[in-house]
Amino acid sequence: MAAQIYSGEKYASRRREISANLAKRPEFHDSKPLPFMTREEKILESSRKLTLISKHMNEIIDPSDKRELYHLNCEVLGIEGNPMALHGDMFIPALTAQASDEQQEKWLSRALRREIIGTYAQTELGHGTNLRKLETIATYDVDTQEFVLHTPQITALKWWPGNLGKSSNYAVVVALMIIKGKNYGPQTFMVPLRDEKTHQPLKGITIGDIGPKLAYNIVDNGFLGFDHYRIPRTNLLMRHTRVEPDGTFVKPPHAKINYSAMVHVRSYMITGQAIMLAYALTIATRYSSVRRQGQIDTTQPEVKVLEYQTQQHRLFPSIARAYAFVFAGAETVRLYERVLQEVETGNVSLMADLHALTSGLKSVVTHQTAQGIEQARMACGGHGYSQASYISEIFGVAVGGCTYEGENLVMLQQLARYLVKSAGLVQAGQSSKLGPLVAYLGAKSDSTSLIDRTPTPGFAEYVKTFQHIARKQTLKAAQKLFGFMEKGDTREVAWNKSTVELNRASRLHTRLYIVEAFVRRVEEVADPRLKEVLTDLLRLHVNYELLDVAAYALEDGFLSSSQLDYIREQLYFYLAKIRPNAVSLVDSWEFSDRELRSVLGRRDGNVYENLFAWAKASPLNKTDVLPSVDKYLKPLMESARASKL
Ligand SMILES: CCCCCCCC/C=C\CCCCCCCCCC(=O)SCCNC(=O)CCNC(=O)[C@H](O)C(C)(C)COP(=O)(O)OP(=O)(O)OC[C@H]1O[C@@H](n2cnc3c(N)ncnc32)[C@H](O)[C@@H]1OP(=O)(O)O
Ligand SMILES: Cc1cc2nc3c(=O)[nH]c(=O)nc-3n(C[C@H](O)[C@H](O)[C@H](O)COP(=O)(O)OP(=O)(O)OC[C@H]3O[C@@H](n4cnc5c(N)ncnc54)[C@H](O)[C@@H]3O)c2cc1C
Repeated sequence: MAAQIYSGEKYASRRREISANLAKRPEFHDSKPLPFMTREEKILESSRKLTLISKHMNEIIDPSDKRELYHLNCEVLGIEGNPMALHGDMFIPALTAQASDEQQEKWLSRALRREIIGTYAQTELGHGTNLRKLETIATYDVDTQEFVLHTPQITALKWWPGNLGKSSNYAVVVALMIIKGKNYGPQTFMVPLRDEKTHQPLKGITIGDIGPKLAYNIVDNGFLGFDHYRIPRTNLLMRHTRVEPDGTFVKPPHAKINYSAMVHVRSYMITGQAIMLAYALTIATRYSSVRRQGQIDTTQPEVKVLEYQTQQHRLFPSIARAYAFVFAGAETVRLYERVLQEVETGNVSLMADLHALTSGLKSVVTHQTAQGIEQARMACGGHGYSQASYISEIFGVAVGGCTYEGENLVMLQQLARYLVKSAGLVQAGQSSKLGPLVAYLGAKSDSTSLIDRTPTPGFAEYVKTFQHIARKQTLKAAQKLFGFMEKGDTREVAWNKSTVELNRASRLHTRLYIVEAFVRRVEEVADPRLKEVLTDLLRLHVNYELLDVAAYALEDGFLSSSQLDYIREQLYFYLAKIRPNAVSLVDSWEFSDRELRSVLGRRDGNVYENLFAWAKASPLNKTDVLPSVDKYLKPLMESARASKL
């Protein structure tokens, strides 16, 4: 099963080898539990381990393999980030996609050797979403052939870039490019920030950390201001866009090619989110198979809480989602790599499809992941609330994905633009022009679903029902938009009056895509034992998801209320059928205890002994009497006693 999850036996077994190798190297392990450390201690500890990784990486992984590096980082550094997180997640991808060969020779090679540390500085105090209104300006000075970077007011300060605050000495900075008074929109520049020897900020740079956050606190998200700071013309990233010495601007082959680092993260983060969801579910499912509370048969001992249908309903549909997401994530990464290669040859035809797909997936997957993690926490009762479970940290890190790389409700609108265009083609009788991801919009719906009438409910009927729902909502939302426009609203006003419905269409389209990706993967499985278990999980998934969106199919009679009952019964059937495999389904992700960092979710299942040992190790228990008691509580009680006398 691990080979299914990790798209092949090769990587699944490499993960095992890497974990086994690390198990023998205590210097790579957390020196104490992360929840017992201050932010400064965590950053120090993470930097220590990062240095070890850089020194010994070649002995443990093939450094050119992204997935091996990712696993090494998960084991050693963990999810709370590290001082070079953005270096790998965005700085290197931005240089790879946007720097010219000559620039790559100069900077990318140094970045890969870790001679310099970089980040991606785009968001500002006043603007994150609306890139066209960024306020940092890069004005071209023809005389000196330099760009002058400047922060004209406080809202123009860069704000949020990860590892900008304290760690990075370079950044890919996004600024509005002005040449001879003309605004050429957001462009990307390679900018030195700190002296390479002293790490002191360079003259003209104001820089620092933005303070603690909900989670992800090992990362020093930062602020950055420029005071008429000069960089050479050749620091504009020039793989696709160019500015000649005389200020002539050479247009890129696609207007949004500069957004590639964002599309890179959106493509990869689907897998990252699936893994975080699987972390939380591993912890909650293992714990639920140890925790006994209450009885189902009063003549029998207390049961494991995992026997309760409510607990199964709380956890198993999310287990199915974690599988669905990791399968969809693998497809997305393949598409991204393909588009990256095609862009190299000047073919930008798939950029819009990739952008639409990743915008929708990013939004739906992060939202459902956060929901699933929070349910996993609650499924652990009181112990879920303790940082010993580590689920609160997993939640805090994962939920950031709802905001970063484009706020979810905004990104759903990007997909909606694509859907509306497609709906326009359907309306104009040009369905043959629809791309493969939206071809179903042009198909004709059956009048009712046959979900309960096929002898062995296959997935085709479910897919047809999801298609019906997504098609109906897309056409309806587009109609609403066109209707407002026909009545005289501008497109922007009409859009704003239709966005709740448009975003619903985007979610339904994306959920259909996820179901289809799951079906595609299960169809490929050759081993009959695996196929059976994955088919059960997929059946659970389609019934759960369909129930969640059934209102759309009930309102036009596509589904009847008796079919709804059928779907519910199927759901309950598969909850019970999956129960014996539940622990194996989470164990199949093969997370080591070191990677999970959860006292509650350890493989040995010795929950109570482990919790007691953890609590005793808490910094507060180092002494029996805290200074706060000596200083305040004892005098308080003493004075209360004295006043009574
Ligand atoms: C297999 C390996 C396993 C390893 C697994 C690895 C797992 C690793 C996991 C995770 C790592 C994650 C760690 C992340 C750490 C945190 C990082 C956080 C970093 C950041 O947040 S950086 C800042 C991100 N900021 C944003 O995302 C801003 C959001 N805003 C925008 O993107 C844009 O402004 C906008 C898209 C919303 C709008 O742009 P605008 O220029 O105004 O364009 P529009 O007018 O709306 O659209 C015009 C037209 O362009 C099309 N378009 C827009 N963007 C793109 C694009 N990128 N590509 C193609 N086309 C695009 C748009 O659709 C319109 O088209 P149309 O006119 O409709 O045809
Ligand atoms: C953990 C984390 C790490 C980050 N790392 C980086 C980084 O490394 N580099 C970097 O540059 N940035 C980074 N960011 C910033 C991040 O990319 C932005 O916060 C994000 O893009 C959202 O933008 P915003 O903060 O401006 O939100 P806003 O756009 O102000 O959103 C506020 C609200 O307004 C709504 N809204 C905004 N515009 C519209 C619209 N057009 N239609 C409808 N509703 C709208 C949103 O839906 C939301 O409800 C990070 C953020 C976080 C949380």
